[in-house]
Amino acid sequence: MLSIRDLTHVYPNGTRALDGVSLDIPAGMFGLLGPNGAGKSSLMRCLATLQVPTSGQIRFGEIDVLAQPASLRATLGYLPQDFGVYPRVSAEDMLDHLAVLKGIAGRGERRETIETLLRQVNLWDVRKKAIAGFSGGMRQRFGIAQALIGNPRLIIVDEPTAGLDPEERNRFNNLLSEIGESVVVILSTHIVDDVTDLCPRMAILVGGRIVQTGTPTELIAALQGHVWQASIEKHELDAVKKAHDLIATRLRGGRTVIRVLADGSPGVGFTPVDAGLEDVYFATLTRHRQAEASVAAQPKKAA
Ligand SMILES: Nc1ncnc2c1ncn2[C@@H]1O[C@H](COP(=O)(O)OP(=O)(O)OP(=O)(O)O)[C@@H](O)[C@H]1O
Repeated sequence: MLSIRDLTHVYPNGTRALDGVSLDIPAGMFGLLGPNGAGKSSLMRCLATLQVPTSGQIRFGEIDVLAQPASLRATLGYLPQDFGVYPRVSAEDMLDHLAVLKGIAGRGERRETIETLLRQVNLWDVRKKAIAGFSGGMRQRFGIAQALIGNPRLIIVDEPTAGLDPEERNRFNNLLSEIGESVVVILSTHIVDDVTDLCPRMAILVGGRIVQTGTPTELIAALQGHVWQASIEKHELDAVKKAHDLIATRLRGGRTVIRVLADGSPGVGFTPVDAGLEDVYFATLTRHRQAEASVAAQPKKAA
């Protein structure tokens, strides 16, 4: 179990990227959803001990992560949002180098580990090729192979499928789903479908705060009966926005299809629809923005 308590991170320029984040993350896949700038990477970097938070606590089982970062690193697999540099060395040599850094000293053990990993991520046939020449999907599969070296018990993957085509995304997600159930895997993403497909538990992070947490099934069930859909003309959109809690707009065949939140029928032309995780996500973002706007609109008390 990974336990995060009241984690706050303020960058030197004053940006409060994390603002009192508390979460309990059990073994299995955990989805952390949030829009750009929500603080996902900041949280992942704090958990991976690459950044010391301004305040708060992180525990992973017996390990006090902030006091014992080296103990956490020994059991951590991390796939960052962007590797940055892709070396001209082969996948096999690079994994060998990383396995040495992870403390696998025996040559035989390393060779065995690397072969298993390269076969697992389907890169065995291209093991002699330079990573610099790999496609985006191959790079991400290499990324997960390096994260799995040394059988980590905590695996953090930061927006791994952004920019992958649907086939590669599927392949990558299948790989993630094969990671053992006794391991904590945190998948940070802004792609709702990745969480729907993979994660029995999830949280939504917005503006550095956890605004929703639970199982996708529970969160969807709570919205059932409250999501309504209608097809409108584009010019009607402004009026609809003023009159209803709009959570999504999509163009379909030249018409604008909208989804709104309402306890009962919002009016003529609306039909009730099954809620999905995307509705949960957009409804959460909409409510958060409305709450922020109403706080901002309140008159400031005189000092
Ligand atoms: N090194 C830094 N110095 C100052 N501000 C930063 C730094 N890194 C991130 N931020 C800011 O902190 C906030 C959270 O950024 P972060 O990258 O953690 O979000 P994110 O959810 O991962 O977003 P994205 O999906 O765009 O990567 C943003 O406002 C960002 O501009």
